[in-house]
Amino acid sequence: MRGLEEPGPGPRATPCGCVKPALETGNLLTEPIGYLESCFSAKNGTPRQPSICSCSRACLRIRKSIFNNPEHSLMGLEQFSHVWILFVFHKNGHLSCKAKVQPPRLNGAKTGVFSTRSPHRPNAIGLTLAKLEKVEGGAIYLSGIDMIHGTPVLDIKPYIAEYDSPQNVMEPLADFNLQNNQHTPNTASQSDSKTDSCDQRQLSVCDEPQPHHSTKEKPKCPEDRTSEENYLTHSDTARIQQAFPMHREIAVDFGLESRHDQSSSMSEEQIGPYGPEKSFSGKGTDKKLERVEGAAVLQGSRTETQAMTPHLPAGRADGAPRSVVPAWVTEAPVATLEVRFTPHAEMDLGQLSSQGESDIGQASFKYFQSAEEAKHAIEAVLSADPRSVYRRKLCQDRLFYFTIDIAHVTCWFGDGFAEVLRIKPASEPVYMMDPVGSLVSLGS
Ligand SMILES: C[S@@+](CC[C@H](N)C(=O)[O-])C[C@H]1O[C@@H](n2cnc3c(N)ncnc32)[C@H](O)[C@@H]1O
Repeated sequence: MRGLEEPGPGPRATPCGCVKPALETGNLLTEPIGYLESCFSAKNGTPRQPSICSCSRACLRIRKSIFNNPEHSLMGLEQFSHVWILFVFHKNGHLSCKAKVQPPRLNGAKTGVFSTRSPHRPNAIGLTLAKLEKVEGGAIYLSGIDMIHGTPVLDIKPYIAEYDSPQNVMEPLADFNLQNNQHTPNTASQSDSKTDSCDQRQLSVCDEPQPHHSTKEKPKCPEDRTSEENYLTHSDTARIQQAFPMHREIAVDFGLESRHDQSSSMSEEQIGPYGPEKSFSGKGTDKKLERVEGAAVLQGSRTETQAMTPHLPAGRADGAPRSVVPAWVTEAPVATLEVRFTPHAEMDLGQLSSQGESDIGQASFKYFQSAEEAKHAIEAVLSADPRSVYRRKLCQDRLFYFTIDIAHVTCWFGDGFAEVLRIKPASEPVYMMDPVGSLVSLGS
């Protein structure tokens, strides 16, 4: 009999002659399902998380080499509002072997790679939650993305809040004590409410729906609702039983989530040291993130992250969090910036969009619907301070360039602000083109 430590069936040769390791070894030979066409042409200026720039856009066409009829693979997907995109950080240059990284958002502080969303990780796999704008034939159109043009995409999965967000699981059922029909309050202290145990428990509730329990005494739902609304009744539990195949319905029934309210759970899920400027306290991306005294310990390149009081989500009567994000993420020392445009840059932007309208050979925006939208995207990118730590600390006076759609943006950073100086047509606009044509240069 084969021992567990043996790697299983040996490598097999594919028809093309290359060696294909068996799945059992975990050495998966990936084949991109498509290559992303994105409004961001290079890493510079690409948002560090999808929620930073909600109007950033991309298109993904499923390759015919994956499925003869790519549109078949997308059947049903149009019914979802958001999708997970798994992709390769193909422009990393090499695989990273650093156990600790210095995310820009921590301004030089180090932390373990697996506690971050750093692109520099052992397997160079990225995970982005994007808004699904539309499905058209064998292509999907996305917004709210943080991936560059040409990114090899490995997989698409629907975002299902009831599976994917601890904020949306039916915790009241799990907390209900079978023996005496008493609701057991979640008395988790901060130390025993670590993400693992907390989230694991909650997710298993969702994955494996539990039989409902009769409720002589009405348990309280730990949501931010009136006490009356929080009660589970017999009819509620009956509804839950019926609704379990459709977890969304459960959440909606209990006011946990609605289709148009996914941004909040999304942002909390996506937060990492590279994450958005949102926190459980409700600070949005557009608002200034205040510098927090406690986070100052993170300043300095030698510094490492320290255990700080986790930022607990508000809205639960018993104060117990459904997911925990450390304060060094939510209260990172890098502030959001005010974004200004010089009159010259405003004029450039106007010209860039009007050139397209008058059709004098200059391409107009490919991804943005208007100059206003392009401006909004530029503002979103810059307000999150896209500079590297090195540039932020040592090259403060240097100009910063990035390309978004057909706009090549030049700006500089001052104390607490970014100023756009010039917007010119990009020399190589990011076209949304046939993927076969666009792939040649990617070396696929
Ligand atoms: C911090 S990562 C986060 C990506 C994803 N949301 C995640 O959590 O895995 C986003 C950054 O990766 C970089 N990036 C995006 N696409 C890339 C690619 N194809 N290759 C290398 N780096 C990429 C950009 O600089 C972008 O700001």
